[in-house]
Amino acid sequence: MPEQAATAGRESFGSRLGAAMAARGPLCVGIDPHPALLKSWGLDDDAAGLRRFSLTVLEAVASLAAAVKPQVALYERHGSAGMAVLEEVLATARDESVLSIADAKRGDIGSTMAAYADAWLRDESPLAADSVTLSPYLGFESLRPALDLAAETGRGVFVLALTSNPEGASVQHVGGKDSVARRITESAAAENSRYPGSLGSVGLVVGATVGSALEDLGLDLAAVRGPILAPGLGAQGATPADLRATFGAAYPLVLATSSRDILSAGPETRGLREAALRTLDGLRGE
Ligand SMILES: O=C(O)c1cc(=O)[nH]c(=O)n1[C@@H]1O[C@H](COP(=O)(O)O)[C@@H](O)[C@H]1O
Repeated sequence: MPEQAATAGRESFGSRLGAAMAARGPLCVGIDPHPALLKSWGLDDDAAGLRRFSLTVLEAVASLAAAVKPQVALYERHGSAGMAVLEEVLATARDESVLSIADAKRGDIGSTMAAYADAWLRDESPLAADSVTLSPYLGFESLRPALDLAAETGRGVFVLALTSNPEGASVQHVGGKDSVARRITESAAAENSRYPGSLGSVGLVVGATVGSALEDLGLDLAAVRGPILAPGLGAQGATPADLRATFGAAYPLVLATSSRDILSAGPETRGLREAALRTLDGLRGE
């Protein structure tokens, strides 16, 4: 019996993602059409190249990944033509029954946040995704419009907690045992109490590259009861073994995400599939 979202009687994002991870394993494939990747695939750095690249990735991995994560900036840099491609990518992911995470890293004062929430999390929006990444550095509570709309529409959010880049620590570690990151993880845990059951719809982003930070800061990610999106595999240097060592008891909540490492195996769908399956094997410890 699927768990229901808090307010609309729909199956929640956490429940849908938990089922996808159980069926397919803990891999999210990032769709990051960088100019250098387009070039190496023999594509032009324009909207047509972007479209071909993105739809090829979907064709290759939609049946084996638990989720795909298009990186919004790489569509935005092509203006309205790029955003039209992103709309098509999100709709195709829906048609292919793979969950989508729009990597938009949005965060703003409440009234503006409501508009961002409408863009990414409302049913009728052309950019509606299953979930969106959010930046909480205007205060976790500023994300309220997105948290509430996600609950209403059976969608989810991933809130940045400990990012994979080295500069993140200069903000996120501040406060030591009462760190900024700890405030974020505790707020996410409180928010997930509206999703009784195994996996909440308020996820966190914690880099696969953060090393001993969880221990150093005394963070208990298992208590958050939400999915943990972990970027940093491959191109940023982390391995599946690093993920297991870093997350420990919280590893079953981890959805590892990899972009360039898998995408550089294109443009043939076969190469992309093999790269994704290799990554999945590593994540499963095989
Ligand atoms: O939210 C993210 O996905 C994210 C957070 C973070 O802390 N670090 C991080 O790398 N990301 C994203 O994850 C992707 C990583 O790409 P690769 O390094 O190519 O695997 C990029 O789209 C980043 O924007």
